[in-house]
Amino acid sequence: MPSTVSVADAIAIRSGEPLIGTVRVDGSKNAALPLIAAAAAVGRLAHLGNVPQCQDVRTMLDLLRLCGYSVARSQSNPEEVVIMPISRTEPPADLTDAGGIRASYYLVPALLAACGRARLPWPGGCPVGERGMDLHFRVYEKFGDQVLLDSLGYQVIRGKRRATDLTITLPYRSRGATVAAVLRAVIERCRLTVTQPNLSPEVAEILAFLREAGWEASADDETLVLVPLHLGGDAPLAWEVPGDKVEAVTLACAVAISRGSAQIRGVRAADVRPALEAFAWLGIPAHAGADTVTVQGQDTQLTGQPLRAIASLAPDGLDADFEPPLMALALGVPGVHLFADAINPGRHGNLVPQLARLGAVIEQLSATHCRFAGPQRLTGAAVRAGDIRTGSTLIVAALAADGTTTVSGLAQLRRGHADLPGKLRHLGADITEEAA
Ligand SMILES: CC(=O)N[C@H]1[C@@H](OP(=O)(O)OP(=O)(O)OC[C@H]2O[C@@H](n3ccc(=O)[nH]c3=O)[C@H](O)[C@@H]2O)O[C@H](CO)[C@@H](O)[C@@H]1O
Ligand SMILES: C=C(OP(=O)(O)O)C(=O)O
Repeated sequence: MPSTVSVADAIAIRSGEPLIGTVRVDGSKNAALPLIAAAAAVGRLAHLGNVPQCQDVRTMLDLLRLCGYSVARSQSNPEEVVIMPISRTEPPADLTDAGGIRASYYLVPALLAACGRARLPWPGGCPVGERGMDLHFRVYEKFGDQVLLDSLGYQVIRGKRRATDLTITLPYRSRGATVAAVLRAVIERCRLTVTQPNLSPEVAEILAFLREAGWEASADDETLVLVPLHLGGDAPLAWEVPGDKVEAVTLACAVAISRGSAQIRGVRAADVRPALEAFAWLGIPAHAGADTVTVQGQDTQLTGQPLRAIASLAPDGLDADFEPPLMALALGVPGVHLFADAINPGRHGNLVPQLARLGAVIEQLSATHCRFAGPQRLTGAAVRAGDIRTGSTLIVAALAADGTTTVSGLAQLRRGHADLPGKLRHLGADITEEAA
């Protein structure tokens, strides 16, 4: 597989032959980011494998260095990262780059452990509308911390009272706030119960990592429980970042839209189940084995059933980041389809107008809900990636659009994928780089 990371600002995609072959996904950005922060919070030497080389992960590792951690990428295998415990007791002076990623909020507990305070700019990441942090602040206040806000960012000051057993009830299943509560309990070394936790694979991965680090961690639909068990050890920890479920689903949509046939390796079946249920509903053969998704687009027998793809924080709900590539796929499929993402309320505002440039006719019922009738024939045009998933979805749509599509704004795409165009090229897609 080509490993060169494209630096062009735009790519040209010419639709054509069905995608065929075998490709391996990178490690998951959205699992790696909290795992990196968890490794820092645990305060032990940690070897993380399968760490993706996308921009947001690079930024996170750079931030960790600024926080005083020693962070090394293996020369022979750049996907292997070693994180050494902190040497700093003064808060870092400048964490401006934390404003470039959403996941910088995960660094708060590690900074509280080391310096007693964390001052960070408001998080950035995908410009997909207002995304709050009020639940994170409620979590820290529950632990007795003081939270100060200003126009530039927020500061959390560790409370003097030491908690031993806390229960936090979340009003809804925020992934970020669930991980914040868990990592805050880790540095407190206290027992924690979270009711209405987020139970996404990314949260389950943090719990599994913490079990390795000596915690008892369990979760069911209602409650997450974390109990310090054997925390005395300081042996190095080793953990593999799981394969990127969103990259896998995006590639699966690309293969299906081209009526191709491919194996997508390196992803767990359970992590992609809600998306593959949508494939089955539409009549596109795709199944997941132990670590491989197989798509047999040439055997597609469209059912004509309308797809409802509603992003959800519920256990086993449709991950918000699955919704955009499924939209590209459903545009070519008969039925009147309903799509919604109220979790990232600005996503449709980025994506739908760009799909319209390719000729898609999509009725925006609201800022977060839309409906359209398929099948629709798209035509190549110049489009722009306003966020990671808009970028990847436009590439998928382009594979079924007549002629050539140019996708610009690739810096967004590269925040979440080290080289998605390279993976598609490996399956036979005609994608070339365009000069900026
Ligand atoms: C880096 C990362 O992993 N990003 C993911 C994370 O984003 P994000 O951090 O936004 O996700 P959360 O699950 O924490 O938040 C869910 C919703 O609640 C809102 N909210 C959350 C916390 C809070 O204190 N106040 C508040 O208003 C968010 O703006 C969002 O609308 O989960 C989303 C799905 O859940 C994914 O689509 C994002 O890719
Ligand atoms: C929304 C996303 O990322 P972030 O929350 O980091 O902006 C994403 O991964 O699609």
